[in-house]
Amino acid sequence: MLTVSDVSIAFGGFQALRGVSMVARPGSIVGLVGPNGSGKSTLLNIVSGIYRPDAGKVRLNDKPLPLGRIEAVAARGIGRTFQVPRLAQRLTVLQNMLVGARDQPGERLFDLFLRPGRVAAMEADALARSVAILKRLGLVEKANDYAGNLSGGQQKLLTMGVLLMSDPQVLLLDEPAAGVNPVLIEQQVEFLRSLRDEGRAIVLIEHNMEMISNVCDVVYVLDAGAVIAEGTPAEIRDNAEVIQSYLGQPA
Ligand SMILES: Nc1ncnc2c1ncn2[C@@H]1O[C@H](COP(=O)(O)OP(=O)(O)OP(=O)(O)O)[C@@H](O)[C@H]1O
Repeated sequence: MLTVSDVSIAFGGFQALRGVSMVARPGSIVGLVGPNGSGKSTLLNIVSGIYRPDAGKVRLNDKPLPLGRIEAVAARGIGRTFQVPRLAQRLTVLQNMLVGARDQPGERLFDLFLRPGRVAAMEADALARSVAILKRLGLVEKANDYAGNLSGGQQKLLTMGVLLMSDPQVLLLDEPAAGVNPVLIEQQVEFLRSLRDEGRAIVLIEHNMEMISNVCDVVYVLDAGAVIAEGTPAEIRDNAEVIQSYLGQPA
């Protein structure tokens, strides 16, 4: 279980997060919504190890995460995507997937020279896992296309696939549906549900409220760096404070 406790961070004099707490259980999808600038991406930046908070803790299965150390946090099983897909545009879809495989023994000289059989077996395993994930994403026919030639929506699907190659317990997804056509959003939704059914925890930033309502078990609403509401999508929809602050309408 991912547990964020009382996290605060300021940039210069600007308080971006103030005492934010959040829980993401295995086998659940947690939505993170709120107006632009409310601190959603900053929270993911902290959980994924990019920033060290000024105060507060983040734990995975009761063990504190080494915040501020991206590689160390990733190695604990936390993976993240960004609003703009970060793919190697001039590598193929399959090559991008293989780059995503964590801890490849072929990267270590010792293994390469002294345990070539093990390296070959691990590479065959990474290849098989890549193909299996690409099938789940409906991208297997594109395996040999350059990532840069995929549509924006397909690139977002591929970033999720690359992330899954490192087998994360927690996936942090920053606006996966933005700019994506409805057919591919439906495909994302199916994929997210399958990840949840595997027991992974997903934290999803999204402005698409239909998607949030469709897939989330619980939703947190941030406003000006603080959590102003938490509950099921239906509870959030009916929350007067949320309606006022997030949708800018009188309750
Ligand atoms: N590295 C930084 N330096 C200075 N200010 C920052 C930094 N990162 C975030 N901020 C500020 O913190 C606030 C929260 O930003 P953040 O990107 O977390 O918001 P958001 O809720 O994700 O917004 P959006 O929906 O537009 O992506 C913003 O005012 C932003 O300018």
